[in-house]
Amino acid sequence: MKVLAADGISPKGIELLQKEFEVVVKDKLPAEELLEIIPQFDAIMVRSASKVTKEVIDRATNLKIIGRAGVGVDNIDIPAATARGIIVINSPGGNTIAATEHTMAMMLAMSRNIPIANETMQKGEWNRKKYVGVELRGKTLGVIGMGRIGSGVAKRALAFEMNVLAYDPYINEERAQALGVKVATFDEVIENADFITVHMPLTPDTKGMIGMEQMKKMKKGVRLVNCARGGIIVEEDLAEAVKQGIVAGAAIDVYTKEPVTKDHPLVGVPGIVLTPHLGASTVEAQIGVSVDVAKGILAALHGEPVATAVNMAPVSPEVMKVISPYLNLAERLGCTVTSLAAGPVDSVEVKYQGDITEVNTNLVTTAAIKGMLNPVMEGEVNYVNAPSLAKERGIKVSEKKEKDAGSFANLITVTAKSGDTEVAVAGTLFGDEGRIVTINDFRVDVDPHARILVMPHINRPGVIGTIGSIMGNSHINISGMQVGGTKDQETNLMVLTIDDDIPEKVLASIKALDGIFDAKLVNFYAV
Ligand SMILES: NC(=O)c1ccc[n+]([C@@H]2O[C@H](COP(=O)([O-])OP(=O)(O)OC[C@H]3O[C@@H](n4cnc5c(N)ncnc54)[C@H](O)[C@@H]3O)[C@@H](O)[C@H]2O)c1
Ligand SMILES: O=C(O)[C@H](O)COP(=O)(O)O
Repeated sequence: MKVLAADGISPKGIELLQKEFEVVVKDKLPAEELLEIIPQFDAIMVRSASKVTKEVIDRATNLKIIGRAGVGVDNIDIPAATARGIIVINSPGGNTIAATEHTMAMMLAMSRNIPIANETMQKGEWNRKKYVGVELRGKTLGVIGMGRIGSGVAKRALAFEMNVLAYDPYINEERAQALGVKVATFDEVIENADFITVHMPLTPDTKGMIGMEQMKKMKKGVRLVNCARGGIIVEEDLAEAVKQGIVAGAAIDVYTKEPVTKDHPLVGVPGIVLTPHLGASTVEAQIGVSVDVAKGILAALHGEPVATAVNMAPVSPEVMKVISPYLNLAERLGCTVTSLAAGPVDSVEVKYQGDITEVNTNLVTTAAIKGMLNPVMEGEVNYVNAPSLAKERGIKVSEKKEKDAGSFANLITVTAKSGDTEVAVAGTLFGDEGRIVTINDFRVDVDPHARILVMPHINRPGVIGTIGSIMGNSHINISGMQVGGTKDQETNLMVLTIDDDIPEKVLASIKALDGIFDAKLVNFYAV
């Protein structure tokens, strides 16, 4: 498999990927070149410079995962990726400290005129009077967007003895209290703060949230910081407000169009400090995001879920720890029901019993669906597209939970309905090892690997021997065997583990045997 690492990604993550894959590294990647080369790649890693547009995604016939070595995914067309089943991952926390510290640096640089003082001194000037600044202590900082970076900035501002007013429609009072900030409305923040810093993504709601109208409502001498996304503060309005003295100063790291050229409205305005999108540019952050995303790409290319996928329901690290051993088992249960079903599946129920019922099991259910669909679908089914593919095929998916797991510590039962027939396969974890423990009413103990041949048969002497002879004569090695019974003892279920495929002819001859009710092959190599 081949990975494209664009935009000057730190070598640390690239080294991890190179252990398994061919990695093509491009520090600068013009849009036309990206379009031309993208069909070769299974994965791409980008920062904010490369735009992974719908056009790029449409041409990316082999692409399975897009890794954003950073937070903002606004340079990636996520709906287009999702529609193609391409996983999009980011590194939500890898550059938080870098962006938080950059925001503090920008606030201090702006309030103490450091950039201009340095610039003039480098020219041999000594201007102590001209560059008198203002202090942070005792001032009110308005933080709009109290996520990872906003909270980090608030925490540091409190250490500078500032008062913090926070606006975030999704923050609750409890969290605000724990952080030591005062929750306020948007209007309260803009009307009362001496400094305002924004830390939210650029969305239709946040685009242009601060324009001339809002700046006119602010305190005289207010100073603004934007280290989040260009466009949250209207650039032309900000330039004008600073020129007119409505706003005393601004510190900006991000722009509506990057890279910025000399004719940008914010360039050359006295009182405005600019940096070229440096928020995440520390050695530590770049190693962090590169390694995070490389690990995610490795997992995704091995068919495993990635907790930081942005086009899948998020899973917390705590929940991931509990559910990850079940994912593989659930996939194999899904694969088994699909293979044993009498026809196309109309609905599937995933029932959880025991300890696992205490956490969110959505991803485990998705794993079961992935396992069900992969053996029967042409393209790759993964954690992103499995739920929508099931929906497209009209398969109703439901979950059920029961605390009691009988004699097991935990149990997952996947039941598939096909017309008026039903197949139910249950599995459990013994330590980290998955086992199939029932197939319909038959009690078995099957390690779900390689291929299994599942045969309900009459409970009488000779049947097992006959099957053994047919397999032997066909040079098919049996590496495991289980016979499960039911209470009525009239029918048994034979499960043979085999490494090789079974020719159709051999399968047909087994099915035709007297006393064999059915013979179905489950191929776990398909999951
Ligand atoms: N300058 C840089 O190099 C740099 C580096 C890292 C992150 N960023 C950007 O900083 C921003 C914040 O990153 P983060 O990691 O803190 O994200 P986050 O997801 O942890 O936090 C975003 C917060 O914004 C809030 N929010 C959403 N809509 C809002 C609205 N309309 N009004 C107020 N709050 C709203 C959310 O509730 C959330 O708490 C992102 O845009 C990210 O891309 C920039
Ligand atoms: O969203 C982010 O993570 C930042 O804007 C950093 O972008 P960068 O990776 O291009 O520095």
